Amino acid sequence: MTTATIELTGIRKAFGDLEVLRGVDLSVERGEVVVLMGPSGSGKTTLVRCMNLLEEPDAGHVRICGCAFQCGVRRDRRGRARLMQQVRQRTGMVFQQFNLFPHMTALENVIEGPRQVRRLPGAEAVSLGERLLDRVGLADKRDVYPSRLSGGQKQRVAIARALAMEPQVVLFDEPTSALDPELHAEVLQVIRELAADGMTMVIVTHETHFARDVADRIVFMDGGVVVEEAAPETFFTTPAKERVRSFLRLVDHSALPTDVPAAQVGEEVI
Ligand SMILES: Nc1ncnc2c1ncn2[C@@H]1O[C@H](COP(=O)(O)OP(=O)(O)OP(=O)(O)O)[C@@H](O)[C@H]1O
Repeated sequence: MTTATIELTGIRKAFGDLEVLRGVDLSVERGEVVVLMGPSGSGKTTLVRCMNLLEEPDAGHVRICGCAFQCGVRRDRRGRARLMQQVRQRTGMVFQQFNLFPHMTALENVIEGPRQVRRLPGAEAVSLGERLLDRVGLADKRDVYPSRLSGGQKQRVAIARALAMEPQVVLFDEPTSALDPELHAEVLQVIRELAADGMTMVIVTHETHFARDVADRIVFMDGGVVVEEAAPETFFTTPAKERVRSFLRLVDHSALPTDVPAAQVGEEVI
């Protein structure tokens, strides 16, 4: 019996003629932090969206937080809607572009889900929202509208909103890529704290230093498949594949030790 919180088997997804995911197998254990890296267009966002069925794979099997989904199979609309709702309730998602409701304050944004979906009574929802805003360091912004928040503050509200559904897993799609560099640290710190608390997370990011600190495992994708997976110490110091080395040279020169050799004769280069 597996203990994995997320288990993907043979995931395939195409948009028209473009095959974006070409048979991905990946499992994430409870409490594990997996960082997804890879070149632009390699399918990272699509894979994360397939995990919580925001995108339905064409083929394969998704198991997440106790819900199982055989893709590419016809099913009745009611059963499908029920399954989707269960998956959404058990997984939080944080996007690049915050996706906050502009007409709601920070607190209202955080408690919208618990009130609408979990039917939490008003006072309980408010107290949960206040606790979560405090957790992300924004207790003093509870009545502020998104237009008056910095990008980093908006993203921290978005994280509090994801946590408000008390998810078993949180998926992050490049949570800092829409932020000015000086605002990255405050968002990454909140994610570091969640990792320390044992939250199961999948994080798409190009932030190599952060990945090194926070990841239990780094999964590297290229061309719609997983090319390499390793603990950060191995991934950054002795990446096995030339494709990974090229990527690291590109995104962060300092991430790769200068003594890492180029591809050896006879080495598998895919
Ligand atoms: N809804 C869609 N319709 C058509 N093509 C799409 C759609 N979503 C993604 N794609 C295409 O699929 C490919 C993979 O996109 P995806 O966003 O998953 O890559 P990524 O690895 O996350 O890239 P990046 O690092 O640039 O965000 C890209 O070529 C993209 O244009």
